[in-house]
Amino acid sequence: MKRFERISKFIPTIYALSTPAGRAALSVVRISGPSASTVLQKLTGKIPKPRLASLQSIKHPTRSQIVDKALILYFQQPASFTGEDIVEFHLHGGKAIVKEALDAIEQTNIPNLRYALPGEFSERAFYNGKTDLTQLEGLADAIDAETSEQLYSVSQQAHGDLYRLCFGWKNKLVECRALLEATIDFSEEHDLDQKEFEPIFQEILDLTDEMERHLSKARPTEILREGIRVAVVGPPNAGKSSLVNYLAKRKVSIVNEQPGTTRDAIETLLDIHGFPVFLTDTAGFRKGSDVQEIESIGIEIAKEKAEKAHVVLLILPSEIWTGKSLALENQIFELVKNYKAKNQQVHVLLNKTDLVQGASGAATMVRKYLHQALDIPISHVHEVSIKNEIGLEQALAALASSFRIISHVQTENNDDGGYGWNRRQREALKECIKHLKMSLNYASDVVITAEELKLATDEVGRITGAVNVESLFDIIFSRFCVGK
Ligand SMILES: Nc1nc2c(c(=O)[nH]1)N(C=O)[C@@H](CNc1ccc(C(=O)N[C@@H](CCC(=O)O)C(=O)O)cc1)CN2
Repeated sequence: MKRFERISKFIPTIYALSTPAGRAALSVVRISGPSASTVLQKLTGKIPKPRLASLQSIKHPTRSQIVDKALILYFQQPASFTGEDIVEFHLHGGKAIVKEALDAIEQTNIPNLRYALPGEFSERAFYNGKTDLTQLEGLADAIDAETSEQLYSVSQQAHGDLYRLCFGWKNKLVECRALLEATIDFSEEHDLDQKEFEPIFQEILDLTDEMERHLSKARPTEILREGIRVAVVGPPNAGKSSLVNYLAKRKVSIVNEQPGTTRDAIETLLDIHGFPVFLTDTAGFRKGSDVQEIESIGIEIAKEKAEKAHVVLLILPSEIWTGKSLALENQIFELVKNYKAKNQQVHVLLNKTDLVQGASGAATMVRKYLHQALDIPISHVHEVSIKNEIGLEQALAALASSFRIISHVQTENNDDGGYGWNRRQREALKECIKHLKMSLNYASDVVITAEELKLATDEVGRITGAVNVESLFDIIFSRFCVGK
């Protein structure tokens, strides 16, 4: 149906509530399409100057009552979000107001006017060349973002930097191919030698280098989209639950909580220094014949969660880290060793400093031990009293530094000009580079070079949606709400 509409130029005018339903300060109803201004004329009696806000009464066409006195915006095509005529009603956000405004639009009885499908405004923006696939993906991720780092990681996509980069590459590739084919034709007629092709090969080589540079500094966006997994581990009564409670109640906002059964791991999604963090509070690691079966199930879950975590946060109570018997907790250190092998970041909280005389001396010893035996950086070992809320802010700041490394977040210190790329985009870029290398591999046969250049161009087209976009549409637009 939608396809048919596009092809036949039978373009319906669509409308939708673009803000969440329910009581609010404001609600925005958007209309896009060839009849948008006719709807406006029927409901307010006038068409204001484009892009200039004006306060007008919206009259219901059959009841002849005023639905709302609202701010009206009119965008004349093509200078609008969709590239079509757009009318926006910035209404008071009442349930009945919105319902009646939508009803008023419907009751104008203008032909080819219907409620919009999810993502349909964005789809029109795409087909009218107002946006590309990377900007749509970036926008979808930006709208889904719940923390600041999630948001900024997709900025370059949402704001068109990635699109402009790819657009430039596409133009260069097309130029190379045109030049190559012209040179092939010319050389056949004039019997020229290979030398004529050298500048073109050089251009392809330079472009390949540039793409490889971008790929190597690409910041994968899916780590932040999915969240950083932190497993809180340690022996029973080390203070694991207290830490989770502290985080949840004071310094970080809980976005979501999924409690399991008593002995299951509890996962909490937190915002720590702008990073979305899945904190898993695991049952205490304890092994031995006296362990109840139910508890050992908890231990299994704990291990599993810890193995999948990006960061392991080991909490040790003072009994352990001040004692002479560090070896006592052998199995915990064994576990940490395993993690280290898997390239996990480990942070250690030396808890219950409030119970320890001369804590910093003991802590220094432990730091040394952890550093020498397990290669845990000195800066990853923190003295804290969770109960008295001491040292936790510094520990969180240190954790955030690890999050920054794990998620390749851009900071003032490491701004290498790298962009946020999602997996789909990176895969296409890799394929493109592969074809460019092939094109140079077959340098002896310039016809194959031209073919590989074409395939490389298609891959760049896949990134921006110029090629093979249909197969991705359902995935992309289903992520948008109605009205977007
Ligand atoms: N009220 C309102 N706020 C909104 C939107 C909207 O549609 N309506 N947006 C919707 O997502 C976002 C803004 N995005 C927009 C993108 C392009 C154009 C636009 O008019 N583009 C024209 C002119 C560009 C210009 O003047 O610089 C164009 O591309 O030709 C408008 C909004 C967020 N805020």
